[in-house]
Amino acid sequence: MGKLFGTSGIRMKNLSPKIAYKVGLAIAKKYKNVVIGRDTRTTGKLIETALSAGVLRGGGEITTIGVVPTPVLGFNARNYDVGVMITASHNPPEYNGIKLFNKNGLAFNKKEEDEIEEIIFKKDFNEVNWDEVGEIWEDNKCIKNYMDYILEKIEVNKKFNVVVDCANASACLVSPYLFTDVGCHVISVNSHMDGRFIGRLPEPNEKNLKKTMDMIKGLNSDRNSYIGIAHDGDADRMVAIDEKGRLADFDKLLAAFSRYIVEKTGTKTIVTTVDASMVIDEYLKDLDVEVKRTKVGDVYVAEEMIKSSSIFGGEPSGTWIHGDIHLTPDGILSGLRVLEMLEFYNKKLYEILDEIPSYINLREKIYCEDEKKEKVMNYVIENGEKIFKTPPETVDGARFNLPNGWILIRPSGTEPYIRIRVEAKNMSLAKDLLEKGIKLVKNGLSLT
Ligand SMILES: N[C@@H]1[C@@H](O)[C@H](O)[C@@H](COP(=O)(O)O)O[C@@H]1O
Ligand SMILES: [Mg+2]
Repeated sequence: MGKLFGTSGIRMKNLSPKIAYKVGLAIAKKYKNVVIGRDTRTTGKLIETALSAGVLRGGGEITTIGVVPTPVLGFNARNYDVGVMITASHNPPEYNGIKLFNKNGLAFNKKEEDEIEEIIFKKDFNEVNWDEVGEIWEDNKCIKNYMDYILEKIEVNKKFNVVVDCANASACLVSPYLFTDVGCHVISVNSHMDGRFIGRLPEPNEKNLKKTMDMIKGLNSDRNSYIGIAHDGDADRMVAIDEKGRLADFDKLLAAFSRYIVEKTGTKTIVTTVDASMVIDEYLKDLDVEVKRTKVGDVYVAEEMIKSSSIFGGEPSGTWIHGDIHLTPDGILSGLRVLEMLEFYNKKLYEILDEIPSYINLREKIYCEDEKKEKVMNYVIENGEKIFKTPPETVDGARFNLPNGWILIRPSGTEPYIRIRVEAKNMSLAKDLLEKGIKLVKNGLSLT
């Protein structure tokens, strides 16, 4: 077995129940009381059952909370020794995954994941006898506990019109209700649960959200009143659609929201990842705040937030963490907070976004099997300097910083791709960087 954990826990096509069983055994070796939630995928019960069998065989006790968004699992993990979320987040339906949370609602860091991995690889399991096997308890109150808590913390006075797109996923159980409870007029779409994600694929991108964007354009043909909030398959992410029916640029939205948080709370540090736009630094430059950057992945963001006492950290993927509430990325809370921001500035979303400067942003992903990623990246790191005429920064993958732009080439930790992200102040530089980046990766791939 190769390495199990990636950017966001274990994630695989046709994830095998055998792996889940071993993860369960390994968890029980270290933790006693385990809470388990899952997303809507067709394999959710299969994986949960296998993992639960492992936990019980290993001597643990289980509380199952059924189908929930990841933030609900993370929020409730505080009452247990460990939280297990069975989800493949934004990946297509044939994937599933296992993401672990500690009792602070913080995703497992590399060290914690390595401990589990080591137990699995060394087969260092405990197996209990019939008279020591624990129970599986059910708790149906977790969603309510979460919603009550969030409602106490959110204050929206204006009556917003919101289209909530739940991706046929577990957000269906929470998002439309919470937006209604804070006083919004809600139209929910893709809001019946379906493990095949029949309405749209779970990644909240331009292609998958086209119908929802068109719907908002139609609703707003005479007045710009509806905005859209869309989630991924486990609702730890949120993207917004502005009143003109455009998918809000991920980096601009992050920049706008970061500015709002600094202005509202006075926080001295905002955390983001190495793949985020330079627009964030520029848009906050007149404020007394430092922008810190980490490797891609919500756990790195959360850890840096703790280290630098920051209350907000976000990634351009739409994975945002609101540290004053909890440390699990939360797309539902992020959507509600976007409304608080609109109320604070008393502006439309498109007005706020249109004030933020734009650079040229290009993104590409090149298919690369997981086993080949390391070799390709070594090739990129060794050969990139000649091509980009500057040594790479290697916080995550290889980032080459030039005077008027940058290129980041990194292996996705959740999908079989090498991601390339380019940002530049003019199109010709952007295209040139992207072309060179693609060639470099393809050359690396041809040698594997
Ligand atoms: N929770 C994580 C995010 O933190 C991360 O940004 C995203 C993309 O990761 P990658 O680019 O490694 O596929 O995956 C998950 O959604
Ligand atoms: Mg997710």
